[in-house]
Amino acid sequence: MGVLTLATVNPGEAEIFASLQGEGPSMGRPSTFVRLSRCNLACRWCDTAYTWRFTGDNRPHRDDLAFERSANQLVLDEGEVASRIVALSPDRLVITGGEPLLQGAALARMVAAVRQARPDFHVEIETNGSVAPHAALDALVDQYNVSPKLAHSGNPAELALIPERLSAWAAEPRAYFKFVVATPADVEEVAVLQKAYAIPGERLFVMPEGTDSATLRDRSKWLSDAALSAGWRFTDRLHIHLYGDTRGT
Ligand SMILES: C[S@@+](CC[C@H](N)C(=O)[O-])C[C@H]1O[C@@H](n2cnc3c(N)ncnc32)[C@H](O)[C@@H]1O
Ligand SMILES: Nc1nc2[nH]cc(C(=O)O)c2c(=O)[nH]1
Ligand code: SF4
Ligand SMILES: [Mg+2]
Repeated sequence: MGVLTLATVNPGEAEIFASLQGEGPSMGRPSTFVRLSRCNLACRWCDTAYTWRFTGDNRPHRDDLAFERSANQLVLDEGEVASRIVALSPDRLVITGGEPLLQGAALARMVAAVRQARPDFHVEIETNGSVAPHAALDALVDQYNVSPKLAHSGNPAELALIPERLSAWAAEPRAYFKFVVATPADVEEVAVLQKAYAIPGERLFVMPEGTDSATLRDRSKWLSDAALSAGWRFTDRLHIHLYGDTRGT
């Protein structure tokens, strides 16, 4: 066994919690969440920038000293993470971050330990879609919620939209796309990507950008219409309405 690097709710307290899945195809399902630390991208509007912005600037920080000193992350044994997950009651696991696929091999061992204790566990991964899943992890995953980042995220397309990865996710029946949309111009970008990669409408969600109910409601008005006319699915962000933009919910 090795270690995983997790985000924290409070200093010293790993971000492992039970909540309703707030987004995407499993919205409303009771789930246990584990939030890992670090990301390879740097979205302008990231709602969990504390998982990767360790020195106050807006670039993913690869400075190991800054990372180790951050009160926002905690290194835990994989078996310990698995024990804390199985101690909570939901029979579904959502692995998020940060970008969880950066810790693929360790995650595979952690998920295997969860399955050993609770063979019925459903496992979904929230990913930005730019990192290939580790093969041992991929064998244990039921669902990927893939959120490729559009131009408004501020990430260079060559880092965020990797053609080989997008083709692979489009061909993967376990993968649901979940595009974050802030303006009608973003809708056009989604349409271009759908066409380029032949993403089935059944596996394509659009979700409003926002970390408060008023913003989500405003954007939902035109975004739900756009989804209806394009044949896409729409997802709200249930957790924001229920709990606000709060860590560990
Ligand atoms: C924090 S990310 C972690 C997983 C992975 N890094 C990713 O981006 O998919 C979890 C989800 O929240 C979404 N998200 C982050 N900030 C958001 C915001 N301000 N408004 C709407 N969705 C947001 C991401 O697009 C992703 O679908
Ligand atoms: N309740 C709840 N649902 C979520 N779905 C995806 C989340 C994430 O941050 O990846 C998330 C989250 O942070 N909370
Ligand atoms: S890819 Fe995900 S975790 Fe990384 S900056 Fe973007 S929204 Fe945040
Ligand atoms: Mg979230």
